[in-house]
Amino acid sequence: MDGANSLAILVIVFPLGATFTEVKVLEARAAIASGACEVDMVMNIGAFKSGDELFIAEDIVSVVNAASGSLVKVILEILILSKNETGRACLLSLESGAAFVKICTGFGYGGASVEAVKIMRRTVGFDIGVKANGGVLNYKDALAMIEAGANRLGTSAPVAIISGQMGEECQK
Ligand SMILES: O=C[C@H](O)COP(=O)(O)O
Repeated sequence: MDGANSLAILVIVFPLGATFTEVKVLEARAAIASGACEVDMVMNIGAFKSGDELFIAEDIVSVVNAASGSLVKVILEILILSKNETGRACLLSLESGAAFVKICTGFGYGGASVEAVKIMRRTVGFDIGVKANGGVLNYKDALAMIEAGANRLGTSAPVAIISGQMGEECQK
């Protein structure tokens, strides 16, 4: 890493989030030592689905502490959560010091929806960020996510989004 303006985001325990907290802490420390400004972690879905919210909270808090002030995003894998579970996962992330909740890993469970983003934003208020990712592939999708409450997008189609925006501007 070089350059004061560089932004490095490292994803840890990807894509399942199912390992020991100690391993996540080591990965988070290594990410920060390597120059990461942000650390994305995957929520332990199995523990969450088993109702072990204490474990989830301690897992996130441990990574947040290991990140030493750098932003931590919690990837929720929203497509396999019910609406209630989505709300609970967002609340746990908020209360555990996460800086963002994020829709998904992008591995196999679909992606962002307006409904999910609305639930996420409604739950966390404006205390932390909401990142919409997965299937945000054009300007219309991007706008819908922002209108639903996302303040960051993850996409593999930035050029299509910008081109779409430029097209809209030209028509005005
Ligand atoms: O955060 C990045 C996204 O998961 C990429 O997903 P996408 O290929 O559907 O744009």
